[in-house]
Amino acid sequence: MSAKVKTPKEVKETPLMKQYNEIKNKYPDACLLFRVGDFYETFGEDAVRAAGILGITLTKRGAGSPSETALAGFPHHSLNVYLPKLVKAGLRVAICDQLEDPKTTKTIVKRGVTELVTPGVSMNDEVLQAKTNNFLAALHFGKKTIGISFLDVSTGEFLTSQGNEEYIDKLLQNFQPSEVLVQKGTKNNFLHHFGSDFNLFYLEDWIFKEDYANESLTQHFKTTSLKGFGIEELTEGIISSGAILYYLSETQHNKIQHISNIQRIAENAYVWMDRFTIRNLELHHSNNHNATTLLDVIDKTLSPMGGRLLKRWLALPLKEINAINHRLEVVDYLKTNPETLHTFQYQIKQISDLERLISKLATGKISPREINYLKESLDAIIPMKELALKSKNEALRIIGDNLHACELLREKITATITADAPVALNKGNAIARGVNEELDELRDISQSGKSYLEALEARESKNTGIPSLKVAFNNVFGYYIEVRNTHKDKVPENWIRKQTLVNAERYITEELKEYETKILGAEERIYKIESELYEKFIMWCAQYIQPVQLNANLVAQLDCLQSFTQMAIDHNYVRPEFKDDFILDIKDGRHPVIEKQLPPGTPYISNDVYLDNENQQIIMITGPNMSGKSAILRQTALIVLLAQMGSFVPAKSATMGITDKIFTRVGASDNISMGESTFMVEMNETASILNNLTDRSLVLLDEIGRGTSTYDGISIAWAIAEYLHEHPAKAKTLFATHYHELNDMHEQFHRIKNFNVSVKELKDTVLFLRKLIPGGSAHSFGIHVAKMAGMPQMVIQKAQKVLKKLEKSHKSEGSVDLTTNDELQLSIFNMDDPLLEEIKEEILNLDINTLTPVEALMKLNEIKKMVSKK
Ligand SMILES: Nc1ncnc2c1ncn2[C@@H]1O[C@H](COP(=O)(O)OP(=O)(O)OP(=O)(O)O)[C@@H](O)[C@H]1O
Repeated sequence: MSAKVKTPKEVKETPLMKQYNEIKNKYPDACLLFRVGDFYETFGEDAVRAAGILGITLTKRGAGSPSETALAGFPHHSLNVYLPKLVKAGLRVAICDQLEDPKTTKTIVKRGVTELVTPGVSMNDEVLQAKTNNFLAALHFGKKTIGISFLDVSTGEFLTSQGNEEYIDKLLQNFQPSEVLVQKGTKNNFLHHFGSDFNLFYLEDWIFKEDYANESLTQHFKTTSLKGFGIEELTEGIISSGAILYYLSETQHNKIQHISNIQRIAENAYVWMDRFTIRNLELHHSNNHNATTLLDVIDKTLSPMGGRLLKRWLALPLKEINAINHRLEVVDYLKTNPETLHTFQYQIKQISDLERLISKLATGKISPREINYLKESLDAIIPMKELALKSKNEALRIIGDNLHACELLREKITATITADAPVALNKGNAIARGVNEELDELRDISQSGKSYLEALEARESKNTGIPSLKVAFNNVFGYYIEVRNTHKDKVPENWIRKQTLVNAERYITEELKEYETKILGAEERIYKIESELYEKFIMWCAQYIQPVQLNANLVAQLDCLQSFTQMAIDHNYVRPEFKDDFILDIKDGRHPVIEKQLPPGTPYISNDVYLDNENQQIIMITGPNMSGKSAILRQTALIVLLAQMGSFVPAKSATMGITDKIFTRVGASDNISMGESTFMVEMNETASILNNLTDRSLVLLDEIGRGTSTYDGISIAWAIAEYLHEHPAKAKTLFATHYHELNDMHEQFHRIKNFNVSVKELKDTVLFLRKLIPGGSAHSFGIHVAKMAGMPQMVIQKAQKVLKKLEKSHKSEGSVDLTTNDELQLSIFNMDDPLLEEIKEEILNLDINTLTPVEALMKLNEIKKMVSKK
């Protein structure tokens, strides 16, 4: 063949690809969906990725030519199906639309990116989960503190705070942002402190400047300062908030008037829980995906905003008695007034996601049908408002008073939008009759069209004597009359032939042409008028953004409170009583999650727990594995948490002073292969508790020290318990351990009390009674448990023999009494060994004045290692 092969230089970019490349260059890190006609196309690497994720066909454009490129696309109306898949796969997606009507331009259609959807910035229902906020976070490392902001663009919530690394870590755990914006220069800093589990996006350093942030925020909120929001002192928080606004404009989110407020996360108003505690207690998240969390059990909310608020309440339990009592009083009231409860529940079920609907309205993305949902939801609020106002409960009456009836908005929606409005505006029939005269007339014309055509068909059929004559429409030449070949000769002369088929001919007439212009013109005009009216109406509605947001929040609160009430009714929870003291007194407490998971017929054994700062500050709980020690520890924390959320609790009674911090630590699992590093981690985690104790803290230590050898473990556990006892805060502590040696502590430290989870020892086995009773345990039960777990008989027998032998030899050596330190010291220093010198050296080099208790423990551990190595 003589065809000349083009060299790359000669390959001419088509105008379309030129436009594509220009836009793509502006969004190099996003997958660009490029609208061409009725399709969204992706090219090159984007196409390869998109085809893989979406399972759509990957083809080639210009196959065989030097400009060959991969291509994959999907119909534009499937955007809602495909977009979430791309975003959930972690891609940033730039949606590039046609910015002008292709019919009206002769050259190439203007195109531009209309939205950049990222995991943290999305309004799309398919990307979002109903009961979960979708937060974008931004973080700024200041000189002393770290600033953080969270924004859920789908609900308009904007929050900020600042604090040390531990605090920021806790917030990141609680808010679980889908995307975190970090200053480029502090990338390593972030990874070092907060790990690599987050979806990070790096922004240029210049964006994180105070002046820039202040200006963007005041401009956005149309205020002169940030004083009104109570955040003007939070320099780092403000800087991170500025970065969030910057990112919104970068991602083409410019209609954001629903972000009407920025709130400070008031760190002092809520119970402090660090990340280990949040994780250990499995509040709303579990490492084991199948595990049931506390949230799964207590969530009886009926609306998406209620579900989201419950999560927030769970993450941020209150510390102020009055605020807690307000919630408890409402629950109490609803529990004793079932009719009110049922009405609330019924009404809440009628309410759609008000918060997200109003955000969609603000961003201009609300559909006519959704406007109707908005109205129906607002209608459903009216009976709730009336009922709340009538109630005998003050907190409820305040809610009732604050609920906004939005009367004019509801009226206007009914008058403006048709009752059966379509999902898409271009489907027509969105604007009600009576709004616009011209629109109504045009609709009459267009609607009379069908009968007009039928009449024309009948008339022409009669005039010409052609019985099978048919009027129809196609896209090529509009309306036509079709005549079968058998009647061809009866066609009047003035008809114009347009198309010949095998069996028929198609004609147009003057009358049909005129009619067509009128009809098609009417439809186009109807669409134009409807769009204009709709846009104007949405703009008018925007004045209701704040009242609707307020309603959404109040409905969410009522929803959480009805959820607490339902929980209390279904599972026999009681109202906790708060006192201004330091006592925690739970009678017949239960574990809210475990009690629901036991097989039918197995009762959950309830337990009393009493702690105070005077006589019973630390409870040392011993008992074999699987006896229920952890359950007692956790249920105590969960009862306190539920109570301070304002919920009733699983117990016969619960009286308590406010708890301000909850710490839990669980010893590394028995997996010895995890070795020393696990032990170090455990010690570091424990150290952070010891440095933050208050007299209102609740500390739960579960098998601390078990990641190391027995004697190390006992020493560490002992020293920590001693420290907690001697610390002036006198923090209330539950200490679960299988080291029965720790039972000796109570003799020396009078606020430590021994308890054990009772078991009944039968001939070769133990029966778990699961009752917490006063007194220590005499020995460990590991072997019994192994037996229960199905260990082969031979192994058990051997173990029993070894144990007996060990116990004997231990006795003959004289057991080490841990209450008298002299003997322990003697056993080290009596050794006639060069090791002695080495140890002496170590000790002499210690600077006791700068040593923290935990460092001392570590040192002790090191010395022990030296001895045991020997
Ligand atoms: N009070 C109770 N009533 C009924 N069942 C219980 C109770 N407490 C615990 N259980 C059951 O026993 C199992 C073991 O309890 P838990 O984990 O608290 O034991 P443990 O003593 O902490 O054991 P380990 O030392 O192995 O961690 C629980 O998963 C639960 O099924």
